[in-house]
Formats: sequence, C-alpha cells, structure tokens
Amino acid sequence: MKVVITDPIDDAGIERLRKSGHDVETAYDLTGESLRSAVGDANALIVRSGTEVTDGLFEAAPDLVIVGRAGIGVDNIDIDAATDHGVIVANAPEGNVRAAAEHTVAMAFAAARSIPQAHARLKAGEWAKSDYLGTELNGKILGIVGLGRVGQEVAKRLDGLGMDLVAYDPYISQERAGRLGAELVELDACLESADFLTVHTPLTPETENMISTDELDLMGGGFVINCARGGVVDEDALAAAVERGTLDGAAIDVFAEEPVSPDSPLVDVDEVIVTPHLGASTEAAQENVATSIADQVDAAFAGEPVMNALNAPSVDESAFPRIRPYIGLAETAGIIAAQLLDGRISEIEVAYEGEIADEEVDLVTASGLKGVFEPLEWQVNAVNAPQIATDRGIDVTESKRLQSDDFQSVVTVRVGNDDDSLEVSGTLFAGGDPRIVRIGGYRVDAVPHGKMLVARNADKPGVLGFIGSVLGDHDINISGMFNSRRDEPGGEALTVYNLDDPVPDSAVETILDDDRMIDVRYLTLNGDE
Ligand SMILES: NC(=O)C1=CN([C@@H]2O[C@H](COP(=O)(O)OP(=O)(O)OC[C@H]3O[C@@H](n4cnc5c(N)ncnc54)[C@H](O)[C@@H]3O)[C@@H](O)[C@H]2O)C=CC1
Ligand SMILES: O=C(O)C(=O)COP(=O)(O)O
Repeated sequence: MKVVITDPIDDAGIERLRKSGHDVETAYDLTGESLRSAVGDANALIVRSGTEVTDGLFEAAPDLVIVGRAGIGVDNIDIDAATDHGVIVANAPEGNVRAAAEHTVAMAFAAARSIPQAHARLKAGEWAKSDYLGTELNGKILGIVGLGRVGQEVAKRLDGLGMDLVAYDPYISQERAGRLGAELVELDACLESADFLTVHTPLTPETENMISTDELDLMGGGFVINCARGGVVDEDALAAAVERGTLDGAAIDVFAEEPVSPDSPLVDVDEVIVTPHLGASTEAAQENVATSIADQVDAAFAGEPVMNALNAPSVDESAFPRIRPYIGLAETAGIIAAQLLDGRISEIEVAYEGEIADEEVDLVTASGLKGVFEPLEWQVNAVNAPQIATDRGIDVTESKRLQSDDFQSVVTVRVGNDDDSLEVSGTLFAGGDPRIVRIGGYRVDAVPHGKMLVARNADKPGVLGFIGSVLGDHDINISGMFNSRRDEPGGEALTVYNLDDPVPDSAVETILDDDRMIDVRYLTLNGDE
C-alpha cells in the first residue's frame, strides 16, 4: 500500500510503515496542484498541522483509506469531506500532551520573566538588568479555558508550582475539575480572576475568537498564553490589549495563519513572546505520535479497528476478536436483504440476539448498512455508511436482545419501505462458519458465498426438479441447496441454491415464466460476478 507523508514525522513512524511492507513517500511543503498530484495514488496520507486536507484533496486521492494526523488538532482536516469519501480520519491524542503542557509552562515563565526579550538584548551586547522586574507564578491565579488532556497536565504542573486554579470548560464535571484542584467557573469569572490565562480548547466554530476585546478587558492585567490553536484568541484584539497596557503580556505558540506573517500584530508587539508552533516538538512526543499513526494506518489497511478514528465506529481492541466475524456476516445479510426487497429502501434495522447483543456493535451495524447499500452501487464503506443513510433519509435503528431462541448469536438485517419489509438473519457455526438462518419468514440453512439463487415458489411437486433442469440446460452446476417450507404443505416454499456458475438473465426469466414460481433472484456475494 502507498503511504504519502506531507508534513515531517519522526523516522520511527516511517520505519514502522516500511517494515510492514508499505511504499512510503515523503512530500513536504506542497500546496495546490503539486500536493494534489503527490497524493493521487496514496492509500494513506499522514499529516501534521502543515497540510490543509480539503474536499478537493479527497477528490484528488480516490484510493485513500485513511488520513492520519500525527498529533492532536484536526482543524486542518475536513472531516465531513473525509466521511463523504469514506476515508477514516485518525489522530494521536496522547503522544504529545506532556510536550504541549511543558511548553505552556515554559511560555508562562518566559512571559512572566521576559526571558526572550532579555536574552535578545544580552546577545546584542546589552546588560539590561534593571529593565526587567518579573512576576512570580507562585500565589497567582491560573485561569484555564479547556480542561481536557493538555489543560489537565498544565493544571497539575502549575498547581505544583504554587498557583491557584480556576477553569472554564462547559463539558467537564465539577468533580473532575475538583480532583485537579481547580474551581470550575463561568468564562467571565475565569477571566476576571485570572492573572495568567491559558487556553486549551480545539479550534471550532464555537471557540473561534472566544477570547476577544471584551473578554481581555475583563482580565484587566496579567498574561494570556495560547499553546492550543491560533484563532481561539482573537489576534488583533490581543495585540491591541497588550499594546495599550490592558494586559502585561502574552505568549503565543499558534497562529490563525501558519507560518505567521512577519507583519502580524502579534509578532510586532514586544511584550508578546512567540514560538513557531513548537508545543509538540520534542523527540519523545514526535516518536510517540509518529508510531501511533503508523500503527493506525496499518490497522486501517488490515481492516482492523483504528484506535483513534474520529469518524468511524470505534471498537475496543480486546473486544474486536469477538465481533470481527459478525462484521462480514452483517454485511452479507445486508447485501442479501437489499437484493430481495422490491422498491426503494426507506428503513433499515440491524438487530442483535444472544451473546453478540452484549458487545459494542457500532462497527457491525455500519457493516450491515454497507451491505445494504452495496447492491445500489453507492461508494460505501463502514465509515460513510451511517452518513449515507442520513443523507438519503433512511431511518436506521439498532436493536438488541440478550436472549436468542435457537443460536448463540444472531444478527438480522431488516430492510423495509411503505409497502414491504424483509429480514435476513445470520449466525456463526462452530469455527466461525457463517450461515444464513432466516430469509423473510423462512428458516433456512444456507452458506452465504459466491453465486446464489433464491427462489420462492408454490409448494408443489416437481418445482425443484424444474428449476434444476433449467439450471442444467444452462450448464449451471448446483453445489448446495436448502429448501424451506412456510406454513402447511401446499403453501409457499423458498429454496436457496449455491452455484458454481453464473446464472444468465435468460435462465432467471425461464424459471420465472413458470406459473408455480413467485419470485427468483440471482445474487452474488464476496465480490463474485
Ligand atoms: N501547540 C501545539 O503544538 C499543540 C497544540 N495542541 C492543541 O491543544 C488543544 C487541546 O488539546 P487536548 O487537550 O488534547 O484536547 P482535548 O479534547 O483533550 O481537550 C479540549 C477541552 O476543551 C474543552 N472545550 C471544548 N469547547 C470548549 C469551549 N467552547 N469552551 C471551553 N472549553 C471547551 C473540551 O471540553 C475539552 O475538555 C487542541 O487545540 C490541540 O490541537 C495539542 C498538542 C500540541
Ligand atoms: O498536536 C497538535 O494539535 C499540534 O498542534 C501539534 O502540531 P504539529 O504536529 O507540531 O504541527
């Protein structure tokens, strides 16, 4: 498989991918057409914050399976577009957290003691000792906006250095904040009390410019640190607030546009200290995120769960071996169900009975949907199947029942519309052998594989012989067959055939022409033609 890496990652990740046998290409600092052509035949794309992964890029890379972000922030990746194209987006949310937290602490000290400014003047030959009277962090109040992974690590470190903590994060509990020694407050209260304000939220429409002129005015002094994302703090407002003395200073690692223009007001104001997005740039962090992403790319190629997928159903690694065989079974049940129902499908139910009902089945359900959509020839996989269902106005439900009447576990895909509905159930026999055990109201025992014919007919003598002879006339060999009768003798019957040879339309028509036949469908599974 081909992996294209468009922002520098640690060699450990590249080596891991090469060891797995992938063709790894690096193509840094590209934009526009050259970026599009670099990813044209990629199966995986690995980026950091330097590559904008847009809808257009997905269009240019039709074979992409996964975009791996060797780091945390995914604001540079159009995840909706990825989902539309059936591409997994995964990040590495753990590996650089400590690096980002340490950089934040370093920036707090650097701003409080004017280290960069003093350093520059001394290097220029000036002994400016009397110009710098710093601020101690000890005893001051740290306001944290966004108490997630990085925010919490910052809290622990600065609590240990004698700061008092307040935090604003509408999505975490008071109890969790309390465990970190932080008082959870509203944003205004956080701003009013903070001597140092540090932001650690992702950049979203909600957080963009959430700290602007009015918010900075509430601080009325102190320092603002942004080692999260450019644009969470309004850059012009921040530069102006420092310049007019509303704030004592600021320390900024991330910018709305990167690389930041030398003309940016933040670069211009002396009391604003800046670093070029270095929060994650430690050896340990880079090795962590690069290897984490390499492993996830490998998993995606192998069809295994991608641990930090952001747009695909996630599965616990330890549970995956238990649900794995049901992924294919649900897909097969979906394919069969979709081909046996007439008319547009407007609802799909994926139902679980028995032991499987006790598992995390999001991925199995998504595979059932994929199966239903596959015969409709929509470009679909388990990533975009739920989205496709929503886009097409198809109601999807999932149901679970811990009891199963006949088998250890049964997965059923039911498709329906206003006129009709049809369900196909499957189970796994010992050794993981998939079997279809119910089609519509019929109990069957059919091996779902390759070329199949499903026939519904009046339960009358000679019908099976008739179908067999039509197939024989067309040189079609029957490798397996299961006949099932519903109700009383003389009612309706359903027969599932496994065949060695394809069935031409003419054979289906000849069979259907017989009065005793109700319906005949030729299906192919597992990519068979
Ligand atoms: N400078 C650098 O090199 C690095 C920057 N980062 C950035 O740091 C930021 C935080 O990363 P993590 O802590 O890992 O993310 P996280 O997802 O663990 O935490 C984010 C927190 O922000 C909170 N939040 C979301 N919307 C909010 C809002 N409107 N107001 C207040 N809180 C809100 C969430 O509830 C969550 O607790 C991200 O933007 C990430 O990209 C991360 C690593 C390195
Ligand atoms: O992980 C993050 O969110 C970061 O901001 C790190 O960005 P980078 O990988 O250094 O471009």
